[in-house]
Amino acid sequence: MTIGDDPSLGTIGLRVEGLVEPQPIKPGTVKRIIPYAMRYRWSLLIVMLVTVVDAVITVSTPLFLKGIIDDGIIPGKMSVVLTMALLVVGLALLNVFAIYAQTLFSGRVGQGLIFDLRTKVFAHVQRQPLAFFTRTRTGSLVSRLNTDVVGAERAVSTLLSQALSTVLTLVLVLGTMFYLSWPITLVTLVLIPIFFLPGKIIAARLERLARSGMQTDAELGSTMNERFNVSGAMLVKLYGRQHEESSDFSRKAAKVRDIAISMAVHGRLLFIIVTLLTTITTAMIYGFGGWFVIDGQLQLGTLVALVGLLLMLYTPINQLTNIQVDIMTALVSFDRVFEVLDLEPIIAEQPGARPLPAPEPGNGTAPHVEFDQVAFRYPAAEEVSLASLEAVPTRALDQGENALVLDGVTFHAPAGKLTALVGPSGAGKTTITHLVPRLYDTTAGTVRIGGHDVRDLTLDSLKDAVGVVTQDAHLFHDSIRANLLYARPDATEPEIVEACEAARIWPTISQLPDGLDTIVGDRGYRLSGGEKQRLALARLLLKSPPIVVLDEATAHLDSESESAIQRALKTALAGRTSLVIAHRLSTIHDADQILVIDKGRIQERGTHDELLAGGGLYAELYRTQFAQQRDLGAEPVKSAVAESGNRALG
Ligand SMILES: Nc1ncnc2c1ncn2[C@@H]1O[C@H](COP(=O)(O)OP(=O)(O)OP(=O)(O)O)[C@@H](O)[C@H]1O
Repeated sequence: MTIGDDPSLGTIGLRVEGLVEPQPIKPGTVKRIIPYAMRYRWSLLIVMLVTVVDAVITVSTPLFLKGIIDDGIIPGKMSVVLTMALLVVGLALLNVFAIYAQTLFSGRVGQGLIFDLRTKVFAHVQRQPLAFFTRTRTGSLVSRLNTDVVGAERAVSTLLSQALSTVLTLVLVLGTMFYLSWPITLVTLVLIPIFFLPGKIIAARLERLARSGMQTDAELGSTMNERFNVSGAMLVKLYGRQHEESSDFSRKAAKVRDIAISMAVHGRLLFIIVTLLTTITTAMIYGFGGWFVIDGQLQLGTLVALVGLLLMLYTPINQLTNIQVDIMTALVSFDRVFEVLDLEPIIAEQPGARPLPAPEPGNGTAPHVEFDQVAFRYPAAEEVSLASLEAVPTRALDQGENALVLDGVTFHAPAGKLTALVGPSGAGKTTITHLVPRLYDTTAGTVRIGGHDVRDLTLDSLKDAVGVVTQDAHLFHDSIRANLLYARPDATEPEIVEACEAARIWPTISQLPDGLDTIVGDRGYRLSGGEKQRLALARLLLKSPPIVVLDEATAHLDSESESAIQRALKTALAGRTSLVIAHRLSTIHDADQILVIDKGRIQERGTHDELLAGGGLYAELYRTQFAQQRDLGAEPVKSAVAESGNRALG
């Protein structure tokens, strides 16, 4: 992992020499930034203008003080003193407006840019195929939308005005000082390194501490994240590791505490040293300049102005040393954002794609699904992902990637009928179902819906036509209602209730104190496995797709859930072309066609009775896998089996 990949560390790693490799900026990055910045050209122009105004006002104030002393106080001219004092106040007020405008407009540019980049990256990432998400580490992706987008914004807004103000202030201050007294200015120039050298040393140490602090903070954060989500918490409990977890946490927390103390001390030290040095240099200038004043070579007001100007040198000098690193860091952030935007999704709508036509009258409402000599291998990393977004290069998995996961798969899933997929683990059943809604594209061969190659259909019509319920049906941490409406935002209350009734989940929901407004909890953990699947079925029924792809839950269910799910399934699948990865006896009995998959190929096909009579792989699987359900869960499956007719079991 590179430090820049960590969400909480961002690109700070760049500043720490020796720890993180400097990342080269791609040629053309600056050119690509221009169109983004140009959208805010007027705001940027105002920011630059007020930056100039601010710098000029800041530098001119000591000159007015000089005027007050030399032309007012010393010659005893009250009017000059008053006029100049009022002018200083006026300029200070003007400066308030300048700073206000600068903050407002640079905020608009900065936040506007963050908005533009963030929404663009989010939309782009959503277009990526499933393969992208199976490879990408979520934290790295989130970091692109958070840290890098914010870092990139700095290149345009803050740094632009900061660079301008730093250079301008330095030129103006040094120019004015030379104009007022070149010998004292020369002495000042000699003193400048004293100003920033100790600061640099402590700042470097502070930066190292900050980096290590962020890393420890990130570790602490991810520990909390992992332990506080339901699966993590369950693992801790089941293995009785609370004590070890707590001591590990307190060890990390202690490190965070020690670093924070050290940082506070160093920060204060820096402040003390700078104040001390400023006082010493000021005293030296006063001593040196005082001698000039007594000698009559310098006016008193000029000396006061020189000291005032000298104090203005510290900040820009300090900024100047950091500005190059800051700009490079910001450019790298832009690069990392562009890197994501440049990744073209491999599954996209073809030019000229057509919506799936409505089925011919008399042909039922559901189209048939066909696989024609389909071969498939999972895409390699470089086709779908960015190395920088993956956790560690997954070579081990990649080795097998060139191997075909499916080969020569040809079948016809008749319209409105149930096709069951059975086979050993890793046979390729899930992969087959993924090809129907185009979560992946075939490597060779064609998948057709209603006779149309899925690649020629619009993605929207394909998503409307195919409904998928996965084994671990995902629910968002929101209300049951919101999760259901995800399928069809305009569904009415009676429609929601109807779908829930059909999915046999309504009795459960109606008994909850908050009913449909019950929050399902993180990933739906507050619901049982069976309830979650039935809720997912209700969501599917609301969408009402003509084709259903279903991966049955394998979890052992009690008799009530089992029969509820069976009845729900019957409703969900009625009249629909269904492709079901069957883990239940009742489903395989009901299937109009069973495909037995092994090693990426269809080994056998037929009805339950035909396959059982054939005495092949299915008969073997049935004896070991499905018949086990009958023996182990005689009670649980009894009702469902009875419903589907106990023909083959008898
Ligand atoms: N995203 C992926 N990238 C690379 N290989 C994968 C990916 N998903 C699955 N595979 C591989 O493809 C093969 C088929 O997997 P698939 O999930 O289709 O099997 P399955 O028959 O559904 O198994 P199970 O019944 O255990 O769910 C397996 O060897 C698996 O390791």
